[in-house]
Amino acid sequence: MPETATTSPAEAAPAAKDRALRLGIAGPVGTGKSSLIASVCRALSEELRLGVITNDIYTDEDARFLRSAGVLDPERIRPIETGACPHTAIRDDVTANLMAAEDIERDFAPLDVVLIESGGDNLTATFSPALVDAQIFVLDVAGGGDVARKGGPGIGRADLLVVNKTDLAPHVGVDVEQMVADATEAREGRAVLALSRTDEGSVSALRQWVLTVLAAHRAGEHIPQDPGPMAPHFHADEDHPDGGYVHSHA
Ligand SMILES: Nc1nc2c(ncn2[C@@H]2O[C@H](COP(=O)(O)OP(=O)(O)OP(=O)(O)O)[C@@H](O)[C@H]2O)c(=O)[nH]1
Repeated sequence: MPETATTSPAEAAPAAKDRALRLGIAGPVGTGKSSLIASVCRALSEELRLGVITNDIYTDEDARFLRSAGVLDPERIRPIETGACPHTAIRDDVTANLMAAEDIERDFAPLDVVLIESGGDNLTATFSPALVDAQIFVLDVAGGGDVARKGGPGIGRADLLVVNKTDLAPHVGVDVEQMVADATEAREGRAVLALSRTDEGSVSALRQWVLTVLAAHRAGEHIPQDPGPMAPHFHADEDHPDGGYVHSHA
């Protein structure tokens, strides 16, 4: 009998470790996702080959901001208009983002990291592991010191939680150390980084985190995590002796 060559789609596609690390950046509106991407590009564009994909509902505003910031060749920054809640593009139907990631990786091959920014959404919009290898969830101090302990899948299970704009903390009456401690507890010890674009040490810690995840990705040691369904989260309740209670869905 003649031998037939059979190549499954899994065999045909490059192993994840042989393509760029796809890093998702999610978080509520205005917490500083685009600015964080700009900081990563400034810190790493000389040593790594980077690409960026932005998701906005009806505009290409985030891509225009990053292009005008001059942090990367404008061609390496590609916008997607999701036309619906960003949740659809980053979690429920990743087709547009996957195609954009494959396109940019092919056009600028080889790339080291593709940063994918979600449109700002509430606490539930977290990336699917079908799209990204790792994800950062961004909160900011101006959203209130108690947001971190409210939980949700991004806060609970993203690879890194960033508490951003710490330079504003004194002006909005937030205790950064307490917010980081609450976040660390909500995340059962997973990584939390207090960040401000004005604090070089914190940007350098972010840079180091990206390099560490990239090294693990290349070594085939990084396993994408699914933030999955709702993590245990806090409900405020005035009648409760603790002011509320932690709740999880089966
Ligand atoms: N003080 C301070 N402001 C910051 C910092 N990072 C970002 N901002 C400001 O916060 C605002 C929102 O930042 P963006 O980076 O546009 O936030 P975003 O999360 O991408 O916003 P959306 O895409 O609209 O959800 C802008 O006015 C930024 O200049 C920071 O570290 N400190």
